Amino acid sequence: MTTVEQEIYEPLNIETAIELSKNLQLFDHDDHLTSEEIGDGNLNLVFRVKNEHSGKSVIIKQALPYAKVVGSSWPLTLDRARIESESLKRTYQLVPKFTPKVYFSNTNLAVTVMDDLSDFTILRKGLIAGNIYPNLAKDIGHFLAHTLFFNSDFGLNQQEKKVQSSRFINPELCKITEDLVFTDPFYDHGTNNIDEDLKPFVSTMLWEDQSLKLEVATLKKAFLTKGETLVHGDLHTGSIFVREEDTVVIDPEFAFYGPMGFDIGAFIANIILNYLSQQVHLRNQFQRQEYQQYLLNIIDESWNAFSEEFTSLWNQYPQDVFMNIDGYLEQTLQEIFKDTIGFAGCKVIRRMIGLAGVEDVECISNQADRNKVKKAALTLGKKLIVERSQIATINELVKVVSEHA
Ligand SMILES: Nc1ncnc2c1ncn2[C@@H]1O[C@H](COP(=O)(O)OP(=O)(O)O)[C@@H](O)[C@H]1O
Ligand SMILES: CSC[C@H]1O[C@H](OP(=O)(O)O)[C@H](O)[C@@H]1O
Repeated sequence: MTTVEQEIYEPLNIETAIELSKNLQLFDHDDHLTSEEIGDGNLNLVFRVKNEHSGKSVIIKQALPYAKVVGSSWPLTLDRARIESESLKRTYQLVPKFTPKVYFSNTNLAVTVMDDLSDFTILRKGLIAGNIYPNLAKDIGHFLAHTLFFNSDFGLNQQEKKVQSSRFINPELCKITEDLVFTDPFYDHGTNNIDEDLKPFVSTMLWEDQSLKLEVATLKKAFLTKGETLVHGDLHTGSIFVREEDTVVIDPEFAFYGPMGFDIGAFIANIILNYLSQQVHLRNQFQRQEYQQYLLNIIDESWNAFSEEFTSLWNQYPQDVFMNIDGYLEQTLQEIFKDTIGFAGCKVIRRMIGLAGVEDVECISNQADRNKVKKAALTLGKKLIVERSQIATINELVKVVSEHA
């Protein structure tokens, strides 16, 4: 049995999740509570504990000592729960509107208790359904500008940044990304998940292209070495909750001090994948064009919101004497932009042929249709990686994406 007092790790079940929330005094002892496990991600358990009478509810997320999607043959550190709760708390300090509040966390139990966002929708599902979220691009741009700026040497005391970065050393989760995003898809590796019909295409397009591999090596080096800021580390559309007017970012267990462009690239990559999948989901040409234009606008507006807000924070809260030197901001944004495009390319490719695909594409039941989308995505992903230096503006990026549907 998992108790707060003993602090001995054991995976929760629906009964012990209730018990834990009562022990934490989140509910009264005589409240009648229900509990269900609602986790649909690759790694963790997620319980919703609810008082059906009052409607009050909380989410208890618990790390398992292995990757849930594979099973106990893939052991995985419980420390990811500490990283996740510390990242959520830091992010709540910076952008409370866009972050669930953490009520309790415990390293030994590997649990984080937080706001229940059940009245929100996971963005990936909302986009597959063709919904419109008018504030999404602006909100994500704001979220990224504030989190990336205030955790970096540009916006945080530079000695404090070194101290903070030591709390987010996350080797096992980084290794997953190093392998699944930056290595395995570019080789005929056992973790890949490729339809037999696609293999010849993938082999020619990726595995035999040495110049592509040189560019991926450069991007992997950036991921390994550029400890610029505290990144979320896995900002795909399954890590974003949305309502008509609201946006909340969850699941930062991959957080670490990494490159500025990594989160923006992840977000854009997942918008691109939904964009390409709409070729099949929306058969009506008029509706498809309209929705795809909305998705292109998200790419454009989120980058613009990010760069405008980042510029404003740069001018208001500089931590480095060089930040008023002409050209330094522009050079910094240009470097972030180039990394963003390259990371987006890698993220697009990994979701098409690597372990852990995306529902937007995997839910296409017709194999030929699905593979057509995957080929378009692989072609575009490769282009983003190898041509990232030539794509100078967000308008140019949007144009390149629009040419691949
Ligand atoms: N705060 C929350 N409120 C409501 N549902 C949540 C919350 N956090 C997670 N969930 C549900 O659990 C699922 C998995 O959560 P996630 O944090 O992505 O887990 P994993 O780390 O395993 O990917 C989400 O897709 C969502 O359905
Ligand atoms: C074996 S982990 C695969 C994959 O899962 C993670 O995503 P999530 O926890 O949101 O489901 C992450 O993207 C990893 O690369």
